[in-house]
Amino acid sequence: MTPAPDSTAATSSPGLVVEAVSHAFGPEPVLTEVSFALPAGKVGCLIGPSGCGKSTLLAMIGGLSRPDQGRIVHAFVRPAFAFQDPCLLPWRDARQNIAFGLKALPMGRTERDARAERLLGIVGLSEDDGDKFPHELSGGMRQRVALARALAIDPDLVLLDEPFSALDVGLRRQMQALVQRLIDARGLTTVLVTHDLAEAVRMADRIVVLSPRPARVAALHDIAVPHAARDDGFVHAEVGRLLADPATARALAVEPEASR
Ligand SMILES: Nc1ncnc2c1ncn2[C@@H]1O[C@H](COP(=O)(O)OP(=O)(O)OP(=O)(O)O)[C@@H](O)[C@H]1O
Repeated sequence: MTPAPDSTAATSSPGLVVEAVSHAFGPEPVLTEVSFALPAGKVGCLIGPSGCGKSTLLAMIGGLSRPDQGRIVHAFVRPAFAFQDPCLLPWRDARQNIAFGLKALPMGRTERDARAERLLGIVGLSEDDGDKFPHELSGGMRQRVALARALAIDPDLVLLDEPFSALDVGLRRQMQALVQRLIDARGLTTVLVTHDLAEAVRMADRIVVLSPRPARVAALHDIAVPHAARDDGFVHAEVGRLLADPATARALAVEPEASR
């Protein structure tokens, strides 16, 4: 990751630029000249077939690894991750899990506890839930704790790797709406990895469609309609419109909508 010239001013940041990123694990190429940009404060979705390299690219955006070639430029300084597996510490209760990442910050115990308490409420958990250990929480509640833990560090970049895919449909919709509200309220630049085109249409400002491995950018789609106006009818119609694009349909291994 190459810091952009002004690495302190996330709010005036030009956003995220992925520039001709190529990567291989051993002899096997995973990413081939992947390029796209995402303006600050927007939600980008990476979508593509299983194993094409979405998580690899997300990890690079978060600074966890470096591409063999190309570069990733942004001025964000506090990236936060949330994954399909909430990865909670089983020996700590929900409140302590939320506060865990704050220990690395110069922040006293009282402030850490207050922030964790506030976040419990923000993600829709009760004070009693805060006392529970991960095995005492439902899958949806564990995902809420993971989300609160990600937000606790006051991130300027949120990286979500299929955080809803283990949840049933109703819960997934609830969590999508919650995440959308939280990132909208904070104007957080977000990159979401998903397999679900409807989820991408519901949440993204820009959809980056990746081809099968080694991933290239097969198509880019911008969705200008405000998130709050994306009802089921809109999502259904938009998914159809995107799948009518042969490059998108080919990458996602579905028949183009028009020829069905
Ligand atoms: N550290 C690693 N070492 C070797 N190969 C790896 C490593 N990480 C990922 N891979 C391989 O790179 C390819 C891309 O993996 P990645 O997890 O990025 O794909 P993905 O698109 O996120 O997949 P999925 O949608 O199934 O989660 C896969 O074939 C994977 O096995």
